[in-house]
Amino acid sequence: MIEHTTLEPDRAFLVGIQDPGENPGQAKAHLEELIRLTETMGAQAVANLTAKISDPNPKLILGTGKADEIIQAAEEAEADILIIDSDLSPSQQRNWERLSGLPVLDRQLVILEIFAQRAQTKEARLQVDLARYEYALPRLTRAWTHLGRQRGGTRGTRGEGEKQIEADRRIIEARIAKIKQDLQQVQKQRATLRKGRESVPVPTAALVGYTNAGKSSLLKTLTQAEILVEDKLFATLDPTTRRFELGDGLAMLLTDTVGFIRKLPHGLVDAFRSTLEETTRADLLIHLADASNPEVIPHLTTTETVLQEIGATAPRLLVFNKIDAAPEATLTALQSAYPEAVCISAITGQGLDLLAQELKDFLRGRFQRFCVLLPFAREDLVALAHRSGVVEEKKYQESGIHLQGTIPERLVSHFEPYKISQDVI
Ligand SMILES: Nc1nc2c(ncn2[C@@H]2O[C@H](COP(=O)(O)OP(=O)(O)OP(=O)(O)O)[C@@H](O)[C@H]2O)c(=O)[nH]1
Ligand SMILES: [Mg+2]
Repeated sequence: MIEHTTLEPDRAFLVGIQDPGENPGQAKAHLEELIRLTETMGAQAVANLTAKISDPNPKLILGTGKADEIIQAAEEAEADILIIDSDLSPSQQRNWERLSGLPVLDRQLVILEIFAQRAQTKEARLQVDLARYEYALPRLTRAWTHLGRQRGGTRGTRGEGEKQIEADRRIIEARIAKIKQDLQQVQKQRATLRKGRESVPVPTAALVGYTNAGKSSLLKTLTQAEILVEDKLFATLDPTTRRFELGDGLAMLLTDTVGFIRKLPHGLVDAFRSTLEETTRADLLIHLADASNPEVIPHLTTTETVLQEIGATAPRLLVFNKIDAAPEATLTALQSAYPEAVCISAITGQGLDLLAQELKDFLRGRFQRFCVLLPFAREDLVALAHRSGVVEEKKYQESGIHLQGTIPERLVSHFEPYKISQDVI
């Protein structure tokens, strides 16, 4: 069996990628994220370089001049591995390896490696194995090239190598089939567990958000649970559910979930679909975002995109965390862009009373119907209604945007000036 990903604390040379349409600030933030991913994986990020994609070369994704520069810099840094912040096709990855003489990891492989190291339960291990085998399958040729090189790789062994690839492919396909079977079994057990829980009518909320937003910290603070909190990416891979007593006889089940990240490998989204099912079945999604991270807005978008991909449609409660560490100006800007959000700190406890109040309001069904005619300039209110309420009707008319649905009581004031029928607000 080919295991290409056994990683010692390697010296990694990182290649950040500035995609078309991205500014240098974004590229820098993405590079910082890649550094954190590399360190979470257990390698050392010794040097880096950011390349702009302007005239993409399909063989390497970058131009050959840039590639040479990268390889030379990696040599100077005495790097053992090269990490490229992009998804490489099997042949691109092979080309980079040939050119550099180093193992080359793309973003997907780094994330897969972290998941593999962190998976604890049987289900998470099966899911990660599935994603890894699916990643390896189209890359078998490359793996053989390595073996071939190790064995002396003469042309004479070519036929043998082809046979070897075929054999390996069959082994991997058989494993994939077996894992899928095992996963079905585990998922059945989970469904039984869930049924047991559903017979107790306790509403559920799932804590979702970008990795490192503080989801586990919040669950820990709210329920005094023993939960792993780490300043690493993907500390949590398995959903943990705890009961949260809100007072006044109200309670809800809170589920901590795996964090999201931009460009999450598709194999992982698919593999984790069942774990994330907890999210799609929740009555409420508490979307937690790290207000102290300069990339907080793109993080919100990434999380929303993944939620849509897995079909999570429950109402959202947006919560900005780490306000103790966020600059005042950022907080003001976030609050004005997202007036529905609750601002908290899971560490200092600031805002947790407000959060509890919001949850109680949600449980008590404090929603109101609205029917408004918005000026075209108030698309922000359309977005707000979509994020926090249920939009039943939206029509672009000559006189403005006609919008109708339900919204949490506390947000009604934003729509008040535009109401069109007296009795609905
Ligand atoms: N300053 C500050 N740090 C926080 C706060 N909440 C969490 N953190 C820190 O942020 C880091 C990540 O916290 P976690 O709770 O593990 O984050 P998570 O969202 O569960 O992360 P994943 O499981 O990786 O998706 C830890 O170092 C926490 O101590 C907060 O309110 N303020
Ligand atoms: Mg966590």
